[in-house]
Amino acid sequence: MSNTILIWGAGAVGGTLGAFMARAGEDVLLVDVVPEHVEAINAHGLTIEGPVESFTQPMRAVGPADLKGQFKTVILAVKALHTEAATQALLPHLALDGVVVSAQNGLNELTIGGIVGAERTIGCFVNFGADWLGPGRILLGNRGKVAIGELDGATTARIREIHRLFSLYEPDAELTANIWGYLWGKMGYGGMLFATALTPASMSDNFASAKHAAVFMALGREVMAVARARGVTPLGFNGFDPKAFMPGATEADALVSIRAMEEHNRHTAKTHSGVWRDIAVRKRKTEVDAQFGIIVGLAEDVGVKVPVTRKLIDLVHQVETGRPQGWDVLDELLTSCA
Ligand SMILES: NC(=O)C1=CN([C@@H]2O[C@H](COP(=O)(O)OP(=O)(O)OC[C@H]3O[C@@H](n4cnc5c(N)ncnc54)[C@H](OP(=O)(O)O)[C@@H]3O)[C@@H](O)[C@H]2O)C=CC1
Ligand SMILES: CC(C)(CO)C(=O)C(=O)O
Repeated sequence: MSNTILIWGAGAVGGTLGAFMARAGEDVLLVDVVPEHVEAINAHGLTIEGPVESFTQPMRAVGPADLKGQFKTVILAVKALHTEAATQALLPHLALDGVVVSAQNGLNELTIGGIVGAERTIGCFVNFGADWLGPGRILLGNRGKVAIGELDGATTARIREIHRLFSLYEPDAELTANIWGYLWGKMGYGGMLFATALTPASMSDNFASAKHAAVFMALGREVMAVARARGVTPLGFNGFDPKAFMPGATEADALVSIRAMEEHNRHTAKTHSGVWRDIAVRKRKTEVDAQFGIIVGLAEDVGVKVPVTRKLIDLVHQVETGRPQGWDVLDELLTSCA
């Protein structure tokens, strides 16, 4: 059994985590489906650049078909729409006592757990900003909250070890007993990020638009209402304050959090979300259905109405399929806010 850490999906998030862990002396193997990226890493190492740190880390990378052996620690960092396929592909390589850690946005732990078993799934929340720039090159735009936790909140030996690994990247990484709280918090913030991807503007310029504050407020309130109805206590991070979007909170409370999210996103070299980048730069389908769209079914289960969320998903589909990103698209979302 290999103690090598497998990073499955070596893009912005997986590449960053892997490079820092390898630089700290861990044995890391990257797995990715982009042959040019794999070749560049093996030939020249993986370069992390930008305002946080710049270095080139010699590393090994393989395509999934060339991987051999079984591994105890797999960090999964593919986009949510690839979670199911990637988890099926990694399954034969996962040791019986191994774990898959989801370094992703969304509730991927549910999908992963359905394939490898919940007992082999570890929850993870990442909110740093990074972009895949090209083969062998990643921009690390800013630090952000990182948390790790067992799905049932237990403090186990294995979660302490995973926490140690993530601390090699982010010294302030938290070992939490409420990982679902962070994941649902990110669902709330994530919905707002999807809304910012409807326009060409940066995340912070979207959050700064007084005209559109009602959109961010409505999305935050809908997602937090679903989380609450499902018995989750959502947690805050980097400006996102779940309490500001809970029943009883005032508009002023929500505006304080929106300003704080604007401020957080003013201090990054990654000015736009990954979703925006998928649409505007990579010209590809986003994670909207797999990462965020699942809210609709989860809301129906508990009888919560999410009209603005539904409209957002529809508009993201429109910009994915040819409608130009523009403030008019966000204006249209605004009209769906009561
Ligand atoms: N980037 C960021 O700043 C942040 C991202 N996240 C989340 O992290 C997750 C990963 O995002 P990010 O790193 O940006 O994505 P990237 O697209 O940069 O990296 C994912 C990599 O995985 C590859 N891949 C796709 N399918 C497979 C597969 N089956 N097996 C192996 N590799 C595969 C992709 O190839 P291809 O490009 O061909 O699909 C790509 O190279 C997402 O859920 C995202 O929302 C969370 C916080 C911050
Ligand atoms: C904006 C960011 C990096 C969180 O800070 C993110 O999660 C995304 O791009 O999807």
